[in-house]
Amino acid sequence: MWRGLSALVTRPASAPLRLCARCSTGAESLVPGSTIFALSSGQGRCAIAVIRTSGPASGLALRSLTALREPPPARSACLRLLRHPCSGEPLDRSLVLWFPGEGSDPGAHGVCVRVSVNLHQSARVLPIVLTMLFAIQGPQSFTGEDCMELHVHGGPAVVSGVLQALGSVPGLRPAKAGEFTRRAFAHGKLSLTEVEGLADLIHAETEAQRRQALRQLDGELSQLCQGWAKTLTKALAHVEAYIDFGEDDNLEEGVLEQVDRDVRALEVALSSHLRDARRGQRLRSGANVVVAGPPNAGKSSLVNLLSQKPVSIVSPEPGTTRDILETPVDLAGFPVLLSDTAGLREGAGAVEQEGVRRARQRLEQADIILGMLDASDLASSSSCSFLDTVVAPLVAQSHDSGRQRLLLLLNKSDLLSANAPASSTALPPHLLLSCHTGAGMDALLQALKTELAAVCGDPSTGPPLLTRARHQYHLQGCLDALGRFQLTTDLALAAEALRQARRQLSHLTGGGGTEEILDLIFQDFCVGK
Ligand SMILES: Nc1nc2c(ncn2[C@@H]2O[C@H](COP(=O)(O)OP(=O)(O)OP(=O)(O)O)[C@@H](O)[C@H]2O)c(=O)[nH]1
Ligand SMILES: [Mg+2]
Repeated sequence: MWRGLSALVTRPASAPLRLCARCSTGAESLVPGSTIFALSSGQGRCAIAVIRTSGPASGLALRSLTALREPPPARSACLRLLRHPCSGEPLDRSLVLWFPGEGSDPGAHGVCVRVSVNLHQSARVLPIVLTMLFAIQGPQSFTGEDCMELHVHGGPAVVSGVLQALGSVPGLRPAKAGEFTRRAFAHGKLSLTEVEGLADLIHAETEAQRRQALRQLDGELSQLCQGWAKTLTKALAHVEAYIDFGEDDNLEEGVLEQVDRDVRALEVALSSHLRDARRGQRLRSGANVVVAGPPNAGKSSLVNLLSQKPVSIVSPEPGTTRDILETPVDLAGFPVLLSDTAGLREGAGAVEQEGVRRARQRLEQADIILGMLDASDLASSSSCSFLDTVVAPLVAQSHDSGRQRLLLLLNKSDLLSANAPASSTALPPHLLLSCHTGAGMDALLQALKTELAAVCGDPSTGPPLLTRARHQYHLQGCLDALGRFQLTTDLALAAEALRQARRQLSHLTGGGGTEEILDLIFQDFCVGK
């Protein structure tokens, strides 16, 4: 092994560059002979389209299309005329970028290293030499393999011509969905939670989702889990040492007490993250916001206004909305599933009663309820009934739990006469609103933003959120195993509990069942990512 490494670092500075698939190094060992290419930017006509390759034949592809004898300097763009490798037909003027992968010839990006290491020195010197080499190579490519990017003009004929040209280069094939990221994971460039963060970033539709995904991609959750896994490994090592060497055998005093303290601290940290778990999931899949109230209060008008599209029919006839109508919206930067519901009243026909039943059921699942009344009709029986049966219990609940789930809105403020009191002190705290004039909408959006930040968590601050049910499941599994550790007095069982706890965490840091999880995540990716 040392001999092989020595040969790698002693290549003469003048040795020719190895460009073709057959003589390229390193990455073939992972996926033999496989170099992938794909359009990485979106489909359709655009100014610039990005096409990229990953794999050992990337250099050959670059040489074939650009007629460059050597790849350009690593990670800097150069302008080249692309030609079809078979017909020589010009395809486009393109920016070409070259990202050498791990194990790629350092000379390929303009740096030559000549180091002689003999077998006696090798063990001591090689780690230093390799560190130097990686420092010289700088950041690697996204996948860890040789990669090329072509920034071409985004016309459909240019894009299909370049893709076809790449397909004609030996050793290249079109990428499958998510294959670039899968390779990055396989080369250890991304952890599992970072891959999830990347998938979330691609799918992020609101500002809050983007912030959260970026933090996960930056590895915050991964680092947190790795820190916890380290604590568990240390605790396990100490318990096993105690089992092997016993009390009398020179073991530091208080080893088990320290393990106990560490495990308790870990339990506290895990419990606090689990308490927040639903918030991260809401941030990823959207908070449930339900608009409810008596018939004709203006619920559908508000849903249409907030979603800025005609989701629901609006009419002066009470009982217009009969079923739940859902629409995903971006409210103050947070993802929301907004539901319009049937007006709550007794004694209507069978169809409307079914709508009322569904509305009540939806209220149970709501993260935030926008309770709406007609400000000019507060004395009506349906308004009073809504106040008694929905608003009052929710207000009482919020006093008990300290969490506000209801925003009470008095709509149609434009119908109130100028000298009528602006609000009623007999009512719980509320906002005055007019869907017709837009008065009060800014205050409503501000209040919603505050409530949504409480319900989804603020992705700009605080610890990283658990955005998937999978995260919650394994952290709970880890916590349960730590509970078993605390309960047992048998050291062998205690060690086993720590091992189980560590196994649960390994599902988040990588390891155990990773392939199945990756399959699920990569379903979310598109080709070229
Ligand atoms: N003056 C005034 N009228 C409004 C306002 N908001 C809604 N309306 C009117 O009130 C009527 C009922 O509005 P909708 O939005 O259909 O009310 P809803 O609560 O969805 O009614 P149901 O579906 O029947 O329960 C319509 O004629 C709207 O134009 C407002 O702010 N001011
Ligand atoms: Mg309606």
